[in-house]
Amino acid sequence: MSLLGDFRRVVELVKTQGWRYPVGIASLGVVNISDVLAPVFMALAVELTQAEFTGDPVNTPTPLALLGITPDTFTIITAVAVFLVLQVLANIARYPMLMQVAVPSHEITQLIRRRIANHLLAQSQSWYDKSRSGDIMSIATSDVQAVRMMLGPGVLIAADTLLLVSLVLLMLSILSWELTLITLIPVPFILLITNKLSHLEFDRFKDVQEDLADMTERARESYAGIRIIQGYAREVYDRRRFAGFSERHFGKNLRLARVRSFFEPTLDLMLGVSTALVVIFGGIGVAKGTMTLGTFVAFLFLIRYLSGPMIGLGWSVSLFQRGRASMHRIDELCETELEITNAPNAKTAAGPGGLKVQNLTFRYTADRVLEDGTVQKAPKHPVLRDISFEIPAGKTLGVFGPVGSGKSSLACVLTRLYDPPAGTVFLDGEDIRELTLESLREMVVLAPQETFLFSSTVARNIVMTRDDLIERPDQGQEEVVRVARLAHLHDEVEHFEDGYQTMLGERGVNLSGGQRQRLAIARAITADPKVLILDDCLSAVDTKTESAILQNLRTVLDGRTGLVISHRVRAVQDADEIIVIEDGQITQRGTHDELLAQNGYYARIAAEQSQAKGEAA
Ligand SMILES: Nc1ncnc2c1ncn2[C@@H]1O[C@H](COP(=O)(O)OP(=O)(O)OP(=O)(O)O)[C@@H](O)[C@H]1O
Repeated sequence: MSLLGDFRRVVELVKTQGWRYPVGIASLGVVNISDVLAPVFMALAVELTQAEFTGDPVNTPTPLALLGITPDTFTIITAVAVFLVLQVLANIARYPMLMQVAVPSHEITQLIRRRIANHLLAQSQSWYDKSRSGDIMSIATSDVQAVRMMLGPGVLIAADTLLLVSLVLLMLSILSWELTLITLIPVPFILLITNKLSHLEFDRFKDVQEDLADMTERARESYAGIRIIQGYAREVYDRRRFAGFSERHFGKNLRLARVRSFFEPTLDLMLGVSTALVVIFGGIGVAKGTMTLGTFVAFLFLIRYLSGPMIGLGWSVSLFQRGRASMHRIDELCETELEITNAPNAKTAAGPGGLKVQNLTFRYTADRVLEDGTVQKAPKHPVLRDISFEIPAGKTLGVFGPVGSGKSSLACVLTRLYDPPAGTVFLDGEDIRELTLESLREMVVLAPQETFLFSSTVARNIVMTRDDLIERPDQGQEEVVRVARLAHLHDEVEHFEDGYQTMLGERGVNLSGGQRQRLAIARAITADPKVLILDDCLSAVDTKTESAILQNLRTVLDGRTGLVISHRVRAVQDADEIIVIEDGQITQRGTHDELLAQNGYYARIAAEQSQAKGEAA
């Protein structure tokens, strides 16, 4: 977007805050004017007092002195009183000046954060597959902060600069408009330099932010993989690797800092040029008698007042360019198309939960960034081919097949974590793409193979899908114990020091793989869905516990539609129908007994597994 376009965006954001920014900037005006006038009245009071006692005439070039005010006690008291009023006014106005700009800048960033969060919550799985969490994290933190700096201090410094420059120029032009024009000769150069350097600042800051995102991602990777790094004694390699990234980031920051350090001295140099021009032309004026010495000195004195705004100009341009660069990065994130959304006039799923899949062929379109940061290419061929089956409401389908055959992909497609092609998946006769995502995902719940534990208690992690239970902890506790028993997790949780109040996640207890899987089952049961998909979520559980859970799951699945995915025969053998998926295609279907009677993959694996069980016994 162009500079003008970005400026409009900033104005739009500022407008969302109503009168607050104008009030803040007006207060800034009061502060500035009071600050400039207060010393004038102070000087006047001193001179009036001196004149009153010595009888000398007033010779201060102040507006009131110029008005020919005669020194007497009343005027002295008035001058002192005005000085005091201005001081009080300046200090009172400082509060709205800061509050009416700082608070809205925080509120706008809160809006931006919400926009980012809403967008991220609505993004599809395939977008997450190709995105790096370091990028997202640095946009949500560092870039949002840069926008806040633009809308808070940036706006205040820019307004301050503008006001001070206008005030000084006004006073200069009162003294001599000809000399004021001469003072302004370097302005085109200032604009040129500002333009050039501000573009550099924009580009280099964007580069720094992109690099910061990269470094955040690398740091995240290292910490996520710390067990592997320590387990393989790769600390020295990782330290060197990270030092490399850090050095690169330092270099980029240095390049950015150079712009600023070049900016301010250059602007100050331009001010020096203005001063030199005033000395030359003003000096000539004094020599020729067209300008009084007093005016000349006052002029030089006022010009030095511009050095503050020059620094302010450099600073605000820098804050604006950084804010702009960050705004672009935020927009880039939030304007990525949402791949999976509600169709126009989407219906609410409300049937008994009959599922039908018809000639489903599905392929991944995006490469996937794995946990360790490596990129896995999307398979060239579809991972599911021409899949058809039907599960009447209340019945259970077993999905059986080797590792990598496409079973989890099927589970994801049924909940629209990835979108199936239109006309291939139906819930109670409705294409799932025509149902609202909320109602579909309330009705069809997936307990995944690998689950995520939030940094919260065991109880909260289990009831996370049920607002009613979160709000009523007493009822919630009963339900938590009930489902934990069904998932065979209760006895172990009871042995935790804080029971169901034990903290999990990053700063809490790390559950074993089997415990996590059972928590995932408990979480899914609590959601009380009509269709429950269990994606191989007993793979890390020992066979004795598996039998006990499978027994309980019969009760859980009673009256629900079930889809039990596994590569263990025991987990699927009780299903009303079993399909065998190999290399993305259904190769066998039937009941357990029918499949055992066929001489196929199912019977072979069943024999292997029962032999392994016999050996183990
Ligand atoms: N998000 C993804 N992006 C790209 N490819 C993927 C993605 N998820 C899975 N795949 C690939 O799709 C194929 C099928 O994987 P899927 O996880 O569906 O198999 P699975 O039968 O569930 O295996 P497992 O029992 O190991 O979970 C694999 O080749 C896998 O690498």
